[in-house]
Amino acid sequence: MSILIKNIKELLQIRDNTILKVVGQDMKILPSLKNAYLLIEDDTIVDYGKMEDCHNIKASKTIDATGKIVLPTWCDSHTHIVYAGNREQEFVDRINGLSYEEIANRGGGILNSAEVLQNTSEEALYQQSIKRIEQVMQMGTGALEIKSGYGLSTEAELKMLRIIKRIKQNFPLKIKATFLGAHALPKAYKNNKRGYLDLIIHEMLPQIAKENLADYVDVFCEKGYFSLDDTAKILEASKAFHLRAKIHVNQFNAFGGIALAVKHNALSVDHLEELHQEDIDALKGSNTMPVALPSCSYFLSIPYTPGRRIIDAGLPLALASDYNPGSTPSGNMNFVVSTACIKMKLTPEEAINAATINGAYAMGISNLYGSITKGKKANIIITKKVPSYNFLPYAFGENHIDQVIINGQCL
Ligand SMILES: N=CN[C@@H](CCC(=O)O)C(=O)O
Ligand SMILES: [Zn+2]
Repeated sequence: MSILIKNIKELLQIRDNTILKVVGQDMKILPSLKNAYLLIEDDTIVDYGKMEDCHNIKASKTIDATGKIVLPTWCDSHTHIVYAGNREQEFVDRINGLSYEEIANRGGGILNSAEVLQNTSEEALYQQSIKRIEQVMQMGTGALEIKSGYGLSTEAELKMLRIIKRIKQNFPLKIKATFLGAHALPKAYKNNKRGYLDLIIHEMLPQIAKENLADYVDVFCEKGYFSLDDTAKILEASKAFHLRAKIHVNQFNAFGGIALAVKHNALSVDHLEELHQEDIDALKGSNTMPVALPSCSYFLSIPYTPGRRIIDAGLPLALASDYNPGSTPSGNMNFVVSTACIKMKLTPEEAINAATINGAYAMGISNLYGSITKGKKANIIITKKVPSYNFLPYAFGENHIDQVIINGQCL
């Protein structure tokens, strides 16, 4: 099966296959081709170029993209999309004056979601989760990282990870699974942190590795959750199972978690709403991708990650949704890109780079995803007719997507 997309007003993010991430000043550049065509063969991008060079190309299906922009699908490198129920009551509690921290201290928050998930059958959890998967694909997400972390017992963490595996098998989008057993201290271990760390290290990790259920490991490194020392223990133990780290860090407090993550060669450090100069310095020269989650800042009314400072310091930046029931009940990457422009002062070029190629890097898949490159997977967004690509983040909250192609399949 081949698809020819022709008369493309502008084809964005064309790269050769040696570029795995875009860094600092280069993020301002979004290579593109006006009046272009794109050719897909099965699940792969095989050719693209100027319309004037599009001679005698035969395809089983032709799409006319006159007036439309074509770009790679979003690469959302940080989600908790597998969850049960919702936390709309906590949303109302916050409107009425309680803080996210106060709600968590009362046993709400992550522990609330864990209790609901433990009492939800595997099938019901799968059904709830795939509704969200279908939604985000329609909104242009073609690659997604999904974390466990609402189980907090061996059985329930495994349940979440098996569901992620089932999603991997049944949907065309690319999925990476991250084990986040250290998301919160479960009630049963309230006064026994050491016991829970032992459970993670000696029971959960070996079982997950045995069943090959995770690609990465995560820890919520934060005051009141897991300390630097706890985080180091888990990262150390994960090495034996070849699980690279993607860490929740600097969401509410900055206390050295980024330097620790970099020391352990983490693939990404995520959140960074609180950021000190030492954190920026620690990231310089590393292979660790800083990831901003602007929808979380929007929903919780906490500071936005200083993306401008990060990029201006010569670092790369990725954008992700953080889709979860507590701090970000939305997986809309179009909103993420808009919000990064509006609130973090990223240019549209920077935001699109951050949500495509750099998002792919933060999942370890930028060799095959995140740009229009011959040989990469055919994950494509075709927009409606728009004046230019600036219009996409500018006219926020509007659906600009006409069609999505994932792994060569038209949705
Ligand atoms: N901060 C930790 N984890 C999630 C929120 C978890 C929750 O509130 O359920 C986050 O990334 O924002
Ligand atoms: Zn998160």
